[in-house]
Amino acid sequence: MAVINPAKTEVPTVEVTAIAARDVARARSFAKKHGIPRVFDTYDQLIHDADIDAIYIGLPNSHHCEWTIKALQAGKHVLCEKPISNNAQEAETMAVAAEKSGKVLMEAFHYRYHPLIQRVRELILTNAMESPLRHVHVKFAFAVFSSNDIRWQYDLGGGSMMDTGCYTANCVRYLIGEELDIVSATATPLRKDGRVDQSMRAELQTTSGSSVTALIETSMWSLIPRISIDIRGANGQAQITATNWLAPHVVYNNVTLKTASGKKTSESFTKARSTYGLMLEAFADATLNNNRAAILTDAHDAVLNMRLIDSIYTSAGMSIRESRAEK
Ligand SMILES: NC(=O)C1=CN([C@@H]2O[C@H](COP(=O)(O)OP(=O)(O)OC[C@H]3O[C@@H](n4cnc5c(N)ncnc54)[C@H](OP(=O)(O)O)[C@@H]3O)[C@@H](O)[C@H]2O)C=CC1
Ligand SMILES: O=C1OC[C@@H](O)[C@H](O)[C@H]1O
Repeated sequence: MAVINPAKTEVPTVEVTAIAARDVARARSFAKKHGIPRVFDTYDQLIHDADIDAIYIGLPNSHHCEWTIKALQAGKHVLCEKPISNNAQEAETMAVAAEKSGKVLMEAFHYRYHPLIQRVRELILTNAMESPLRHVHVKFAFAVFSSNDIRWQYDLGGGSMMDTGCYTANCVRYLIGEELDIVSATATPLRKDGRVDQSMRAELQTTSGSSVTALIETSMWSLIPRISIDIRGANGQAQITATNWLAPHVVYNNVTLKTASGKKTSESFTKARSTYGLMLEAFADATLNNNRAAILTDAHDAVLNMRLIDSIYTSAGMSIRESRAEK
């Protein structure tokens, strides 16, 4: 739905013309419900169809690498769901495939395309706190109740650092504008499968050794949803906060600023469009008009994000998600 809804209502240059699923009957009924004209029996048929320009990969994380590469090799642009792959090595292979194909590969970190996060970044870059940036704390926690959900399956690339945590990693990297090293990482593994993290907490520092630090907290077993950004300046009272940076078009979209001199302001983003519509518009601009600058979440950024995720798992004493070919 990350593509179907905005294509219908917000991005007229994009048309969802076909889908494929392992169970073709289910695909037919889905297509009927959403007004999608064509249904293919296999993913392979879909990516080789001559009338299709771009493929959206909404498969489990473990399948992103294989199908992204196949789609790129079939000459299609790809919008791939987050996290882009099971691990950094896969992401690197995907980035090389994108480069070779000359096609667009974009990771679906929709939040980055919204004016709320752009504003938070602008406040940092323009020193709106009137105090140097010192610490960025990003949270994304909610609850996944079904034990059958792909998010709980190691073999499908599950785990909280993968699902919700990939956003927090992406967000701190974006806001700080530098790559990060791990200071410490602590996971709560599932009792049923110790390879899968129910939650993760990671303290980070910049690779450049600057005085900026970060904390990310993520969970798939938090009965109270938490989505927040809390940024501190070197001066004790300098602060920027944002609630619901992930999907500000849905609910709660305030950004508050407290300067070092104590001045408080607040902005809300109630009139802004959906993160998904804005992301799809950028994808369309990059593919149809060859405006590659529209892409804020390219394959290179995806590799860096997966490297951070892998390092967090390793530092927490957990194994990284294996590539499917290794299984
Ligand atoms: N941007 C966003 O807001 C969101 C992004 N996501 C991302 O999208 C991806 C899919 O998540 P989600 O839609 O929740 O997952 P679902 O389990 O709902 O759907 C995954 C689909 O993948 C297909 N599939 C292929 N092989 C397998 C397999 N071995 N096991 C299970 N499913 C398989 C199935 O389609 P079929 O059987 O029809 O072929 C299934 O419908 C993930 O990467 C996730 O992180 C998820 C939700 C929101
Ligand atoms: O936006 C999201 O919120 C909930 C997650 O489980 C999902 O995968 C993600 O993309």
